[in-house]
Parts: sequence; structure tokens; C-alpha cells
Amino acid sequence: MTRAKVTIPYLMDKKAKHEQISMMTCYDYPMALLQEQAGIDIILCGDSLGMTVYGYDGTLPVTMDMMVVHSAAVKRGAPTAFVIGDMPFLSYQVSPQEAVRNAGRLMQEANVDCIKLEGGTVMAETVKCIVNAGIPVMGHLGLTPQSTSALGGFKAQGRSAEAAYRIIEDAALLEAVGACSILLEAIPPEVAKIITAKSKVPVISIGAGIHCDGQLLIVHDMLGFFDRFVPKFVKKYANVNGVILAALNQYKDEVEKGVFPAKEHCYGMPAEEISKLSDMMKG
Ligand SMILES: Nc1nc(=O)c2c([nH]1)NC[C@@H]1CN(c3ccc(C(=O)N[C@@H](CCC(=O)O)C(=O)O)cc3)CN21
Ligand SMILES: CC(C)C(=O)C(=O)O
Ligand SMILES: [Mg+2]
Repeated sequence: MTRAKVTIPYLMDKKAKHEQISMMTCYDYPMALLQEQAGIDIILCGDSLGMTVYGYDGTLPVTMDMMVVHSAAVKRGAPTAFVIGDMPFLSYQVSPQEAVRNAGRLMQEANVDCIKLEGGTVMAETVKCIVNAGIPVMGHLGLTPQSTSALGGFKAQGRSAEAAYRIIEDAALLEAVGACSILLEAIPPEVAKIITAKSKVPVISIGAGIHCDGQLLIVHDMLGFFDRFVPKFVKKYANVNGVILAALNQYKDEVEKGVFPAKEHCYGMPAEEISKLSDMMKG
């Protein structure tokens, strides 16, 4: 049985009932099939794919074209999940007009349900314009990886009263200009708790503690499929690297020993054809 499509009203209802929302990143079709099967509510095709899939040091090299191709693959694998396409660096900062056009590309070419962008007060006008175009927007506050250089690295945010107060103000403003949900990354639980209590839209945590309306993890981190660094907020639920490495080692070993391929991996040929071929080869 397939579940009903996850919609904004469905997510609002979950918040109202204090039922936790599950959210996970995903970058390709086979993983999307599994996340759909697991019933993950929200799937984010994040620009973190720059690091997890493409091996860059950060998210800045990621382009709109990459996000469109990957988001489309994710939506094909997870038709009933609420799929969010992440707006990459420079796709929305230049002007609200460019932001609307690029957000529209994710809707039109990748069939996503929503887009996400980083920033608070400075992005309020842009969020308003995208929402006015009929495109749902998730806001993203706290550790915003596209401004790592300005933040001084991948560092937790909102740890002073003043910094926390600014994030709380930003969250209220994002909601006021029409954001359908807010993502809080790497901030203290006490701050996230205040925001979640004040906001009418679902607030999702990645490294923002237990008091939010839902949780997000980077799928490669939680699977043990990425270990260049492991943020404090990550819990590893599997060791996929270990499973894959064991298979690769065994394959290499069997190739070198001539154990693979076996008879069952080879195509048959009728005996008379083999003997005819043998005669032909004798010329
Ligand atoms: N694989 C992956 N996981 C992520 O969580 C993630 C990405 N990639 N790419 C984009 C951003 C970058 N993120 C990060 C990266 C590193 C830390 C980290 O190591 N933080 C340290 C504390 C650093 C400090 O505060 O000085 C930690 O211990 O959590 C946190 C978030 C979150 N996002
Ligand atoms: C780190 C999360 C929140 C994100 O924006 C992404 O996966 O790109
Ligand atoms: Mg992102």
C-alpha cells in the first residue's frame, strides 16, 4: 500500500499533534526509493551533495544544474515524500528576480514540492517574492554552510544571548514573509525550543536538539558512508563503508584468484555451434 502524499497541511497537522517529523537528505534515485519505502516525511536534496557526492571541501561549487538533475532523480524515487530542492550558492543571493527564476526551475524541471534557502533578515524580500510566485519555501538558520567563510568555519551558532536573539528574530521574520517551515542547524536546544514554541510552521532540527517538530540528518553521515568529518550532531545508524569495502575486497580477491566469474555468470552456447565454430577457426 502506498501512503498518501506528504503535503504542507499534513506537516502542519503533525506539528499540531506533537508528532515528530522525519527528514533526511538524499541525492539519487536508489536512495530515494529506500527513503520512500521507509516513509521518511521530508526528503531534502541538499547542496551538501557537493561534499558527500562530489568530494568538494564545501558547498560553494554546487550549481543550479547539479541541483536540478539530482532533485529530479530524488523525486522520481520518492513520489509521495515532500521533496525539497536546496538552492545553491549564488542562485538566490544576486536578486529576488533571479531567485524566483531559479526556484521555478527546481519546481518545473525537477518537480520538487518546495525549495530551501539560507538566511534570515537579508533574505526576507527574496522569500516573499518566491512565495508570491506560488513556490513553498523552507528557511534555514544557524549554521548556514554557504556563509562558512563569514561565520569562520563550520561552527555552531547562537551560543551567546545576542546571537540567539537574532536567530529568534530571523525565524519570526521568515515565518511572517511566508516560509512554510524553518530548519535550524547547529544551535543550542534552548534556543531552538523558544523558536519552536513561537512558530506556527514546523521547525526542523539538524543539530538543534530535541525540542523541535522534527529531525534531519545527512544520509551519508547516518549511514557511515562519509567520514571525512563527523559533526557532533551525527548519530551513526549503520556502517555502510564497512559493508561496501568488504564486498570490494572479496571481489578483487576472487578476480585475482580466478574464482569469479563462475559458470552461472556465463552465457551458454549449443554444443553443435561450438564445434562448428571450432571447424571455422581451423579455416
Ligand atoms: N556530510 C556532511 N554533513 C553535514 O552535516 C554537512 C555537510 N556534509 N555539508 C554541509 C554542512 C557542513 N556541516 C557541518 C560541518 C562540520 C561540522 C563540525 O564538524 N562541527 C564541529 C564543531 C566545529 C566548531 O564549532 O568549531 C562539531 O564538533 O560539531 C558541523 C556541520 C553541516 N553540513
Ligand atoms: C546541511 C543541510 C541542512 C543542508 O542544507 C544540505 O544538506 O545541503
Ligand atoms: Mg544546504
